[in-house]
Amino acid sequence: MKIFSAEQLYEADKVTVEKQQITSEALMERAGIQIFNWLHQRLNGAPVPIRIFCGIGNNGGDGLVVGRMLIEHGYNVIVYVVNCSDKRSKNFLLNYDRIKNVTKKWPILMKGEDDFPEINAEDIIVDAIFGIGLNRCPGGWVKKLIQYLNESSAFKLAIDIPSGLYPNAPLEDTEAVLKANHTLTFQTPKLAFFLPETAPYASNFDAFEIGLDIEFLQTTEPLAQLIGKLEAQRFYRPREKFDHKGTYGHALIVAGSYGKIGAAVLSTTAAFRIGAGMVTAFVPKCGYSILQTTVPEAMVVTDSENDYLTQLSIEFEPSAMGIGMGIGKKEATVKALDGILKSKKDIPMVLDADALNILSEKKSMLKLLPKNTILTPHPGELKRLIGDWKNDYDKLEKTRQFSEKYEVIVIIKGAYTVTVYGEKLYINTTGNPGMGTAGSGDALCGVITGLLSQGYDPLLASVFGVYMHGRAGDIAAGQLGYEAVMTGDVIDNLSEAYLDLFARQEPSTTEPDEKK
Ligand SMILES: NC(=O)C1=CN([C@@H]2O[C@H](COP(=O)(O)OP(=O)(O)OC[C@H]3O[C@@H](n4cnc5c(N)ncnc54)[C@H](OP(=O)(O)O)[C@@H]3O)[C@@H](O)[C@H]2O)[C@@H](O)CC1
Ligand SMILES: [K+]
Repeated sequence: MKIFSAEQLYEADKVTVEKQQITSEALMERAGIQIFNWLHQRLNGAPVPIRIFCGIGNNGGDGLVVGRMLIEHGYNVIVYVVNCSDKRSKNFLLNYDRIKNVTKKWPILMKGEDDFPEINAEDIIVDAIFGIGLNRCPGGWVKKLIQYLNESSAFKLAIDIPSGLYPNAPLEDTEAVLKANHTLTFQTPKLAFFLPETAPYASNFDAFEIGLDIEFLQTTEPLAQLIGKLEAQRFYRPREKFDHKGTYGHALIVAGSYGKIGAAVLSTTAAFRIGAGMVTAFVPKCGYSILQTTVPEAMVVTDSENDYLTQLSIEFEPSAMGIGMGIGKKEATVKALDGILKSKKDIPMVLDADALNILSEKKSMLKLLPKNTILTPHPGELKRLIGDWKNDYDKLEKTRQFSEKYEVIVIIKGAYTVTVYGEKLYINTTGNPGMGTAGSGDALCGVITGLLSQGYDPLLASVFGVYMHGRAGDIAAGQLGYEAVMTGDVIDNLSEAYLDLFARQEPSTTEPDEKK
């Protein structure tokens, strides 16, 4: 799914109205009915007070449409107009008049703190104050209203975007954003829903299609691509009957040091489970028996040193390499990495963990990175690589510049892992808090290396690998609960993640799929 900017959504709106020869108010009606249906399906006529706070733009207009539909169906609705300015949008006014046709209870005009209503915990708050048209930080009594609503334990449903959040710009004041329990957003989720500083305000959401012009949506380059099952299915490369282990390549995992051989075990196993034909682990001598015992399928080549890596010496040409898990930063290991980067220029590779820390400390080595090398930093490692950032958008911009400068793919690990490839951003939708466990990154590196070795191109291996790793984690968490998940469980469930890719979804009898 594509994620568009506010500007692109306004353009889509304009193009749709022209091409479909409909009015913008009809588009608002389409949007409103989806929100109404969502609420109606859940409330089923319950007489609970629904308090709709409408701004004076089209987000407020959406609120008025929903209010009208709810009133027509007998719900207990109280509509407020948050008079943040004396302006009114055309479609706000139109729907303001329409709501008066269905009720004698006129919308209540709010002009200041004295107008804040009492709200009970069992009420429902619908937030239609600001949508994607927010153009400055909410202040004064409107900010106080947002804080007042946040203090209430009533369920808060945001229309399109929680008020106070910009769809694709940094947050200015954390006190001036509605913390929604659920957000119903139009056409595409907004970029802010996926970035660490702003995602908590929209942690649950559904996106509703409102029939915007398909050609525009298909041909417009988005801000980012959201990667879910549909996208992952397209990335998958089916196997042919007469393929053999050679077809799926020979992956090399360069990992481990004394006390950290487990990292090599996890990466090697993950590379196998995702489908590498053969995997060799290159480890310090101390890792030999461990690897041979725990992963008998793997071949093991050892360094001349017992405890850490000093020089790669192998007698075959790997089809892909995963380097860095648990290798430490000893001077000899730094030299070993330097040697690999200088001698293995044509082999697709993933660098993780200590390999990234070494690069951060010896930035001159960055220019040795072969084109399209994949780096998989968590935020701490990223900071060491690219320097600090002011906010999430600055972080993305700096990562983009880094990716372009060194011609590499950067996978920023997090609740929503983001793959950055020059101007392109891919946001993953799988994964869960249970995966915040030791070895998770080792497994991811093994997965991506295993995909590279099977011939997936580096960008596909990155985006598909992140999806599969997260999906396996979701399946593991479904079996074990978040707390009990260990990385071995994630790796074991890579097989289920493959099966799940093409499993038919059981029709839901209750609720549509809840996203994170
Ligand atoms: N194409 C689509 O996707 C569709 C979109 N639709 C809906 O339209 C919504 C966008 O509507 P919108 O453009 O009218 O903007 P919206 O968010 O209502 O607010 C703008 C008003 O707020 C004001 N204002 C801004 N910041 C302020 C502040 N800090 N403090 C005080 N005031 C502030 C600003 O005032 P001004 O700057 O002009 O003084 C302006 O008057 C979108 O989110 C979705 O819900 C659907 O109906 C169907 C199709
Ligand atoms: K809103």
